Amino acid sequence: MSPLVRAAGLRMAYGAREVLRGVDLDVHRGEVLALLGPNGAGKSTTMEILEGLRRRTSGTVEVLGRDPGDADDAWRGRVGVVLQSWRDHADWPVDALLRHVALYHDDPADPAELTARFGLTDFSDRRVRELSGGQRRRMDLALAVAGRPEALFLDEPTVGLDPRSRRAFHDAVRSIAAEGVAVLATTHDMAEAERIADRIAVLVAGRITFDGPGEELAAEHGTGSLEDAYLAHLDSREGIAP
Ligand SMILES: Nc1ncnc2c1ncn2[C@@H]1O[C@H](COP(=O)(O)OP(=O)(O)OP(=O)(O)O)[C@@H](O)[C@H]1O
Repeated sequence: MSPLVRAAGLRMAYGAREVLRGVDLDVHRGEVLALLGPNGAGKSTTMEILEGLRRRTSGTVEVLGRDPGDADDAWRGRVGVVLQSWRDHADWPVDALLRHVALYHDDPADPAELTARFGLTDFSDRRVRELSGGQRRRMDLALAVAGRPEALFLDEPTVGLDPRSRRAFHDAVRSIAAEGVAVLATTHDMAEAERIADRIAVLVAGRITFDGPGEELAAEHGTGSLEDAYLAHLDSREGIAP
């Protein structure tokens, strides 16, 4: 089965600074891939290129069979995105915004179902700017899946969420994947990666230095915890030319 999300030899430079030096990754239908890497490794840059929000320097990128760089509105409707920060629609009530967004999709999810699924029922007439950070994140996810996407990109989606909301968010991501969606999520939270991801990919110095199940990374470094294994992996890569 061909992957729904694929990057091969992806390179990206901001001016003279080369950030991505040949990134290879793929995400299949129904799979959650967690993209890990230190601050500044290029995770958001990778995500933005896959989302069609940023142009790459070179390499192959395919999402749902299209190059995101020249994709159209129909393609956008099949891709869900939760950005790191997004501050639009501050004056819209949650429910009205979900119903409005549904109008732009051919086969939208039921806004009332989304409100219930993401624990927004109690806040549905509240304006977006009146939501707490965690409530806002849940609304972001509801908006991202409003069009029943086939690929979903989550950039550090649970920063600032309390433990219960975080758990609910993880369960929601798993259930979205179980419906056949390919999910790519960045995170610095190893417990989160363990909980949601089928596979992890580690981005260091512009390349993927590990790609496989978390247990494999742990086994490679003889450690029980993913966090210890991840840190040992990063240590083993230190000194590799950035
Ligand atoms: N618009 C830009 N112009 C120039 N350099 C940029 C730009 N955006 C990001 N960078 C640089 O590219 C590198 C990768 O940034 P990116 O945001 O992709 O990293 P990240 O892995 O998502 O980091 P974090 O974990 O801190 O969110 C960093 O060195 C950053 O300073």
